[in-house]
Amino acid sequence: MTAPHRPWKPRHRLDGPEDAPVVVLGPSLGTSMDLWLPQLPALARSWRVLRYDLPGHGGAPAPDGPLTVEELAGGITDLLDGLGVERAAYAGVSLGGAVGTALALAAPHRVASLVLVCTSPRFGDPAAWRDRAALVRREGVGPVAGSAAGRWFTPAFEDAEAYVAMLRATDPEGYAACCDALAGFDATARLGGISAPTLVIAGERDVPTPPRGHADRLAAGIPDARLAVVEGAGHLANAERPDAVTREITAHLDRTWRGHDR
Ligand SMILES: O=C(O)CCC(=O)CC(=O)O
Repeated sequence: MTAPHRPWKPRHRLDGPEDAPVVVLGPSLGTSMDLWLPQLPALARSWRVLRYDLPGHGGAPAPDGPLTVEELAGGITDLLDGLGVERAAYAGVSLGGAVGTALALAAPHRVASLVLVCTSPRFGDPAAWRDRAALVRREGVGPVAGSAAGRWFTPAFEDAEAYVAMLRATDPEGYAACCDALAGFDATARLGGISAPTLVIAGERDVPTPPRGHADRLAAGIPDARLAVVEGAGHLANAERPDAVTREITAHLDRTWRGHDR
């Protein structure tokens, strides 16, 4: 049975000059919009930065059941409509990147430029995500939070706990519903339909979505996409190697989205 479509109203925050072109930033499973704090000062100098929280994440209300990535992308379209934004750039980490992929496919005219960070057209075995959703619905986020640092970062990263704290604060139903969304997501055969100029950023040492089999598939499937592999970065590459990721994103946005076609 497919889940009924439920309108989803993302909790959001705007920073940067009011009249600047808009850049939407999507967070990953188990993190809040604060995942993007390392990039915020640089981006908010030139762009109107629109960050959002996934359902049940960052204190946002939890959903009342499973979600799809397409439903999450629909919420971003509604959010842009509500703010009167016709066209925006979009950058997202992992699940946030999948939302950007779905948005670029469903509403190509809304996405001026796309940055996909440590993400994938398909996040591995759907059964593993369904199992994780069931575990969290049964036992809460504790078991997945306990092992998150090892999945998200290399052992050398010293600030892991600040990010794991976001997961510990996540509502279990919100986390589980986002696992359901990852389980059901497979854009592999549709990547050729993305028309936005796309930068794919991979973490060299990303464990959940390694460059091979994930970022390389995005870059091969999306017309004219460019792949940048960030050395020494794990899954949350924008947190672990903030300067390198900020440089890549701002260079791509500078080249592709100054708002001239707003
Ligand atoms: O927490 C993990 O195991 C990684 C989850 C994942 O790949 C999706 C995401 O980070 O949004």
